[in-house]
Amino acid sequence: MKIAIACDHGGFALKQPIMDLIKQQSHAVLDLGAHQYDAADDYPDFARYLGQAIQHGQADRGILLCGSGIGACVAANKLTGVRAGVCHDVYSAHQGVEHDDMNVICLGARVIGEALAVDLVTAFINAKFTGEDRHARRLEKIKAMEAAG
Ligand SMILES: O=C(CO)[C@H](O)[C@H](O)[C@H](O)COP(=O)(O)O
Repeated sequence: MKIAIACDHGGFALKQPIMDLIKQQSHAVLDLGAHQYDAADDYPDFARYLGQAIQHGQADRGILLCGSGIGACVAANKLTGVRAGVCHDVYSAHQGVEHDDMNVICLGARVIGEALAVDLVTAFINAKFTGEDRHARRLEKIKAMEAAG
């Protein structure tokens, strides 16, 4: 699987450990920055880079890191085809994929530590959308909402 990752300064501390984890699990990583800590950078920029990578097929899934996970998630969900969720518990990290076909997980590096982040990303990466009829029906309704603007 191709996995894109991006962060602002609030999420910077978690980026390298998560990239190391993804590589250990034999997935390809697309690093969309930030490439250095800069307290003046803005999470919507990184959410856009990552969302566009999903939209253009450069990545199958994405991991967004900011201070709380919230800002990056709000921004990423503005992009058609991006289904992002903040997950700070393991159940949501896999159920979000299994039921909602979540393709971007958002984590808050000011909220959780590295050990939990590793568990969350592992659950996210290994989960698969079940495709069950009721979930597919609900996703179609979301797509209709996107199309309506
Ligand atoms: O946590 C965030 C929003 O949900 C952002 O990603 C930023 O990390 C946060 O707002 C940055 O705050 P700062 O005071 O500018 O460092």
